Amino acid sequence: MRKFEFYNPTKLIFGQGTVEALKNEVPKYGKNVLLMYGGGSIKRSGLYDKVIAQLNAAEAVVTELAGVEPNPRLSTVHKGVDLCREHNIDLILAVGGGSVLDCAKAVAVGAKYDGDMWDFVERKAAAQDALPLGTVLTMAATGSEMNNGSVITNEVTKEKMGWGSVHAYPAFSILDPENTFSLPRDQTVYGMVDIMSHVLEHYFHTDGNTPVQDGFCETLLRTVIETAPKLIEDLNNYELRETIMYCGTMALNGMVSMGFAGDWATHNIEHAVSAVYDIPHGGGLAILFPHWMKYNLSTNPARFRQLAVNVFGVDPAGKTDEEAGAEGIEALRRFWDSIGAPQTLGDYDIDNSEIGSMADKAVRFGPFGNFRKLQREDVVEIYNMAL
Ligand SMILES: NC(=O)c1ccc[n+]([C@@H]2O[C@H](COP(=O)([O-])OP(=O)(O)OC[C@H]3O[C@@H](n4cnc5c(N)ncnc54)[C@H](O)[C@@H]3O)[C@@H](O)[C@H]2O)c1
Repeated sequence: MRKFEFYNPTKLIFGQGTVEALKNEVPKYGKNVLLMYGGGSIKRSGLYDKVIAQLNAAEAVVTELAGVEPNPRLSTVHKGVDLCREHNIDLILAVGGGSVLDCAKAVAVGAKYDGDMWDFVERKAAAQDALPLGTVLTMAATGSEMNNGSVITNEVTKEKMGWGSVHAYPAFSILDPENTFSLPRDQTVYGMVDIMSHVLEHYFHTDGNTPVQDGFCETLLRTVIETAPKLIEDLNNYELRETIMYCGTMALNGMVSMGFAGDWATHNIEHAVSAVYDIPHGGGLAILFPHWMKYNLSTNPARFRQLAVNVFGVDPAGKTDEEAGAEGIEALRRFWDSIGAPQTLGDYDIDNSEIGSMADKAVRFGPFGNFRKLQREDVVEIYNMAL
C-alpha cells in the first residue's frame, strides 16, 4: 500500500422515507435554498412535492434551477452561480442523478469564486471555498453523493472533463431507494455499468499488498452481477434497489480504494466520446471498458486472472494467466450484453470520423492511466477496437 489519508465529511442518510430528514438538515445552513433538478422526472414521481413540503416545514426561501442536463453543461453552471449571487443563497439542494449533483458541486464552488468556474476544470486555479451542498439522490451510479468529484461539459469547446476539490463534498446526502423506482430500465443498466466501472478502475492499480481492498472490490462486483438481472425484471423491488444504491455509493466514496491509485483511463476515454456525441456515460463505459481490458491484458495478466477467478468464477486449471484473464474479459462482456448494455460505438451510430479529435481531448493533460500510461495512439487504437 502507499501512504494515505482518508477524509470524507459527507453525512449519509440512507433508507425509506429519509427525505423527511430535510426539514432538520436544511435550517442548519440558513434560509435561502437553491433547489436544482433535471428534466422533471422528480415532478412525475412525486418527489418534488415531498421535497417542497420539507423545505416549507423548514421555512426555507426557495429559488429553483430546473432543467439540468444529463452530461451537465457549463452554461447551466453559470446560471446557477448567478442565481446564488442574486438570491444570497445559503444552501444548494440538488435532487437528481449524478448530473444534477455534479452541476450543483460546480455551482457551489463557482459561487465563491470571482472568475469562471471552468478555471477549476482546466486546472488553472483551485477552489478555495464553496457554498454548502445537500443532495437527494434519484439514481444509483456515480457515487457523486459521497465524493468530491464532478464532471462538466463545456458545450462551446465540446470538452467534458472531471475535476475535484476538497470543498466539493456534499454536506449531507439523502438516499431513499424508493426514489430510484421511477428510473427506467435502460438508465438502471447504465447506472450499474457505471458502478462496476468505478470498481474496475480501482481494481487495475499497480500498488502492492491490497488484499482487503481487492476483497471489497470483488464483493461489490459480484453483488452487482447477482443483483442486476433480477432488478431489470423487477424495477420496483425495494431490496434490489437498496443493494444497488449502497453499491453505487461504496464504489466511489473512497472506502474501498485506500492505499492505492486506480487506473481511471477508461473514464477519460469515455468522457471524450460523450463530450462529442452526448451519449449516456454508462453506455459509453459498457462499450469501452472491455476493449481497454483486452488492450492491457498483457500489462499484468495475473491481475486479470484474479478478476476472472474471483468475480466471474473462471476455472484457471491448466490455463496461463493470460488465457484465464481473457475468459474473464469475455465473461464481463457477456454479462453486460445479458442486461442490455451497448456493445459497440456503432450502437450509438458513432463512426470513425471523430476518433482523432476525441483522442486529442483524451490526452489533453498528457499521457494518462495508472495501470499503464496511454498515449494518443493507444487511445486511437482502443476507439478503433470499439467501432
Ligand atoms: N461525480 C462523479 O464522481 C462521477 C462519476 C462518474 C460519472 N459522473 C458523471 O455523472 C453524469 C451521469 O450521471 P448519472 O449516471 O447519475 O445519470 P444522470 O444524472 O445523467 O441521469 C440519467 C437520466 O436519468 C434521469 N433520471 C435520474 N433519476 C431518475 C429517476 N429516479 N427517475 C426517472 N429518471 C431519472 C435523468 O433525468 C437523466 O435523463 C455524467 O456526466 C458522468 O460523466 C460523475
